Amino acid sequence: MATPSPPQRQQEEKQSVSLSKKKNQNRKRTKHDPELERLDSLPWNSSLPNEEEDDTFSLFIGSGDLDGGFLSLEEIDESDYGLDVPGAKKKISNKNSKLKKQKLEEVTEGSREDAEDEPEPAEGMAEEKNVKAKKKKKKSKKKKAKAVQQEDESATVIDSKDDEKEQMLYEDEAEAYAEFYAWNELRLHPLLMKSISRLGFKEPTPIQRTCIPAAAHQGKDVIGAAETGSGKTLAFGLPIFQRLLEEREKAANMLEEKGEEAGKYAPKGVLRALIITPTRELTLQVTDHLKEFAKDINVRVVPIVGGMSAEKQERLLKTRPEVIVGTPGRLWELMSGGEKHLVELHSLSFFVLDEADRMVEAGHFRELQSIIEMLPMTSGTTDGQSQNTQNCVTVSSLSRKKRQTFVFSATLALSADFRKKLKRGSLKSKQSTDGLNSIEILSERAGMKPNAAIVDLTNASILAKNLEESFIECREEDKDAYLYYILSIHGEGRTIVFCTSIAALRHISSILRILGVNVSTLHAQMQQRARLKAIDRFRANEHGILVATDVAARGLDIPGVRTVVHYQLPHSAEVYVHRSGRTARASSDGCSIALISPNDSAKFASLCKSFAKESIKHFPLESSYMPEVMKRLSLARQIDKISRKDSQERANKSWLERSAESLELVVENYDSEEERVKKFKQKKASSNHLKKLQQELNGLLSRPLRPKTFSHRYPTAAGVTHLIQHQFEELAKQNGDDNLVLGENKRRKMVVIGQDCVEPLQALRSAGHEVVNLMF
Ligand SMILES: Nc1ncnc2c1ncn2[C@@H]1O[C@H](COP(=O)(O)OP(=O)(O)OP(=O)(O)O)[C@@H](O)[C@H]1O
Repeated sequence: MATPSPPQRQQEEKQSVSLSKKKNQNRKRTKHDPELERLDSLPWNSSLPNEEEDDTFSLFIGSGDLDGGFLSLEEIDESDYGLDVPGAKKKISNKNSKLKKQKLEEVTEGSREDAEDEPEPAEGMAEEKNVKAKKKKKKSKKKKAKAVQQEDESATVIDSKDDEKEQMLYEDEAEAYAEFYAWNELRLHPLLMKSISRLGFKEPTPIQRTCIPAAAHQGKDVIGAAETGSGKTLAFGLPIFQRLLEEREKAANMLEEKGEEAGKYAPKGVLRALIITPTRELTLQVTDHLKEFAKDINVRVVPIVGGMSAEKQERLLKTRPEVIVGTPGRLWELMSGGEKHLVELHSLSFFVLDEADRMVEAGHFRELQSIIEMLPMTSGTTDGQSQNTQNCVTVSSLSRKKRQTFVFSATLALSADFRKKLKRGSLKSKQSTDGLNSIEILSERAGMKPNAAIVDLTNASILAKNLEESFIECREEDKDAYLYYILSIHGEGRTIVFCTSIAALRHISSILRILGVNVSTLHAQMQQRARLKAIDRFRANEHGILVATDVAARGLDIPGVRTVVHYQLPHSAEVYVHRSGRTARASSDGCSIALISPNDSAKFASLCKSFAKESIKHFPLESSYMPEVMKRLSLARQIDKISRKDSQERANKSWLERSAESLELVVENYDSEEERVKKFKQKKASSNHLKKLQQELNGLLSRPLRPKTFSHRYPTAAGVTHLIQHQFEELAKQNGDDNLVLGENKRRKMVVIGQDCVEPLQALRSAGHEVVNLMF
């Protein structure tokens, strides 16, 4: 082995000093280094290169930035997954030295070859020639050795720079990955960890922390309940991906080691996971969420929903996706029609019911039951089932035996003896379709095992903990006014307004549009395309307003929904939870406002009782705005009434009349001349009236909404409302800060007092103690 030249040694020493300095700095950052301690305690640790010999490795394991570790070293080999993680750098360095060594060997080899190629000299001349040749060889050897040395020296300089760069990279990466150490305990595949870090999910949510080990590592079935927006999709999604990845690895290993067929361990082109959700929107959302992970691991996730064109559906199914997310209606339609990919269920490893209670509630029990009956038994197969799976390509007994069932929802009530019932198998025979039992029945029929993990993280109130609830007491006919008040005074952030009936939805969306409030609507009678467009429009507008029925209550995950308004109360406490759960999702907060008329009070009281609520806040209102609100609303209602009457009349005209009118043909009219003149005059008067109302309303809408006592010059004592006072305080604080930073000469921004500045949650919080708590 070539001994390093003095400058090289100096360089190396310098390098080692600088690295060990850095190392020490890193050490100082953490008093306690559990990863290092753990490695120290391992029996193979002594065989590892020591810190002086291999700085790269020791820096990686010893870095305080990796406290708790990203993934423990004995569990993974990052290079297997093509991950650019710190440990991989060690190999790069080794590779460099290998290259150097190879080059050196080439040189020695080369001089040996040179010597061998030399022709045999003639006697006499031989000695002289030999001496010459030896000299020449010596010279060329020296030359080459010098070249190597130079190359080596420059390589050392480059190496040292590279090492420093690498060093910095390790630290950056270690820092970046260290942020995700909380996921370590879940022992997820590195490729999944890569997606998690890409999405910036710093730690698993409680439902993920509890369900993933049971589902992914113990192979258990899971019934999971946790508040809205708590990350349930990944609680069942990650175990699915984990298992598919593990199987793939096993297949690759078996193929390499024993030459065994890969399909036996990781079946290809067959359905592996079937996820059922109650609505089309939810299906598409779950699909998108899972795709974020699937794209890194080459797993196909496809949605199957009603309203999708047959061609598109066919195209999607032709790709033979491993994971299908769908609604029960369309899935059953295709399955009962014998769709090939959907009836080849022999390798199905996961059956998931998301928002399970809603599916049963929405009358999907029969379709679900039929789908479940098509699933092969988890152990053994009945005659009926073998018929359904007669087209099997690869029947993996491994997958069949191990099918896991996951049932998830935010509101899931199970009977106390559910597990016992599962053990006895007493649910199988029941035909009950009532909400509560049907979930238990479906779970068991789907093959839920008695040792299933039941994870219920809902607290007594079930509502998201970052949700602030409030209500406004008003007359039924004043609900529109208060809704308009909320949307115009507190128009910040996205708002969803929930109605129970489509008629109410149509009414308020029409009034709000006349009042110049831009709203999107969403209800079950809309075409699928229009529904998706409405969601997209809402998603695209930071301050968007969506007026929706309970079709949007479950699962819709739209970031930045700050407020949920219950214009009408829902029929059940569960739906109230799901509606309110459209805000305050993941770690963000939000507020809900229920509009309660005298007719609603009994229902509202029992709702609060069922969530064990002792008090609920009044939403703070500034009554000084109400006269202006009422004025605008009265005009809007009149305009709405006339417009509705007109459209009703138009709709009532027969098809013949309308067609004739459009062709300018005269249709026989049996009205007398007098009647016709009268009708014409009425129509004209109504149209003039409509124009006048519209003009008056436009005049009002052209100015900002103002409190009655608002003075253009300065607010009088009576006009200083909570809201305005709060805004003055904020303004004063802001000016103070600005003056500090920019001095007195800064130009001030014009602020409209009392307008659109405070979102409902802020108004609710700043009202603080002034709000009366109402006890039921
Ligand atoms: N570990 C995590 N850290 C941060 N955000 C997360 C995490 N897991 C999921 N999320 C995000 O939280 C949001 C809510 O997740 P998800 O839709 O799965 O909630 P959910 O419990 O199913 O809600 P719902 O009951 O309303 O359907 C999503 O935007 C998701 O991307």
